[in-house]
Amino acid sequence: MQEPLITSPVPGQTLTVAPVAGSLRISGQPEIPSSKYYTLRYVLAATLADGESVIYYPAQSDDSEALFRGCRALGAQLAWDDAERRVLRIKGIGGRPPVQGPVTIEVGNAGAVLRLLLGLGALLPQVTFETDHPLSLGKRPNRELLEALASLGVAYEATGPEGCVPLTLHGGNLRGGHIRISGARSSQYLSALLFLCPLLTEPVEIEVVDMLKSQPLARATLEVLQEAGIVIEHDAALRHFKIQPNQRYQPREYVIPGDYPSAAALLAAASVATDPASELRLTRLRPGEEIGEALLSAFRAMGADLVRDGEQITLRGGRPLHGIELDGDVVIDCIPVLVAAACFAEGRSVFFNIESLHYKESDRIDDLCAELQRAGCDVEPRQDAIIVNGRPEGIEGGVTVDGHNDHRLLMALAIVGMRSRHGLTITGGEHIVKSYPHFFAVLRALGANLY
Ligand SMILES: O=C(O)C1=C[C@@H](OP(=O)(O)O)[C@@H](O)[C@H](O)C1
Ligand SMILES: C=C(OP(=O)(O)O)C(=O)O
Repeated sequence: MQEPLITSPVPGQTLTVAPVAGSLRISGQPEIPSSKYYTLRYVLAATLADGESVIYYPAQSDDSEALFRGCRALGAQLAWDDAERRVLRIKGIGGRPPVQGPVTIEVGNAGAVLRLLLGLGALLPQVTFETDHPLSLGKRPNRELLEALASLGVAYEATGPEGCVPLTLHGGNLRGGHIRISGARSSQYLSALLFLCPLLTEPVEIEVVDMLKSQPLARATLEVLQEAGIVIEHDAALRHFKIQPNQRYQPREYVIPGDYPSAAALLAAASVATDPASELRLTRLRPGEEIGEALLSAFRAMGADLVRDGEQITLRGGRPLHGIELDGDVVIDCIPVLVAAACFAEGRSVFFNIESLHYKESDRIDDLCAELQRAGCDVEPRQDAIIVNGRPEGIEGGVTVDGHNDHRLLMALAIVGMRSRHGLTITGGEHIVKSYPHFFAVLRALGANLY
């Protein structure tokens, strides 16, 4: 009768990661969550389709709930086939929301859900986006996307100069034309336009005016749009896009694969275990996903003993790790847990090209480094990088650290706490529900001393 360890979003929850007697063994074969990235994209494609789509194994998290609320607000009908919520049927809106009056969507703390729905919300006469996470999502910028939508004819009122939530769009009758969009802070702005523009009645050209961040996620958007029958012409560098009007999303059956950023947290935990009998086995991790392959390469470069056999990945812990230099943009959501692993590697690690981490649920450069330093790690924040001087002997701990409203900081801090001599108390644990509500319970079942 163990489970809980925080599966509800009640504010102010604290947990403790305590040292274990003897060596730390992290072993087991946990089920991992379904992909957040593909749940979002397939559920949106199904929402826009003409007819019924079936989604197998959608992610179950706070972000998914925000997504489902948004799709219902657009007019889609969502129904579960089973009590375990493994099969979701979606009756789509055929590209045209059957909505006349104003609607409000509560987007929780889900940035990608907000941005992609901002694009599609432009099809509605009036939509307001609200968040019950004013200190996290409420501080994240949407300005570039709102300006791009304005060039299609959308009017908006937003909070502050950066276009924060709460915000309201007045859309409906959109024109086409040439859109310029920045990709420097987020790829989600571009993804939002790519979902929206095929539904317009005039052709659109999109120009990305600077260096697009998180390119694998823009490519995931293009891949899903293609599966849904949408045609988008673009160059290999993802700077120019041509989109023909009046396209139709096709209904489909979609199977959601496992989630690499969640897997990254478990792999990082097993890689810093000190007992050589540690063995973590994860399944449902599709080969060929750009982010997944880059993540495995990063662990291998650190010296982790990691083997892939089809969709199964086995990592044997209790091996020494060494520092790496990594262009972190490709695995942007995995950086906090890779930094946590690097804290126990021999030598120096440099995670560079990660400036966009300033604009996530927390400031994942400054906030993460501040908490890791408090815990006794040797980390240095830079504007676009994190530098880690590893301490294979372990760290001191014995303090309270805060998760800064950020699920990925919580995962990183829990991993670091496992290798501290005096444990760590972590506040704000409820934010884990954003992507991986069972993370702490799984980590405990694998061998960590959490309570
Ligand atoms: O498109 C997506 O699904 C996402 C894009 C990324 O954001 P940025 O493009 O802002 O880096 C990523 O961090 C986020 O978790 C999900
Ligand atoms: C940055 C993240 O999410 P989002 O941008 O969707 O809020 C994340 O899941 O790490």
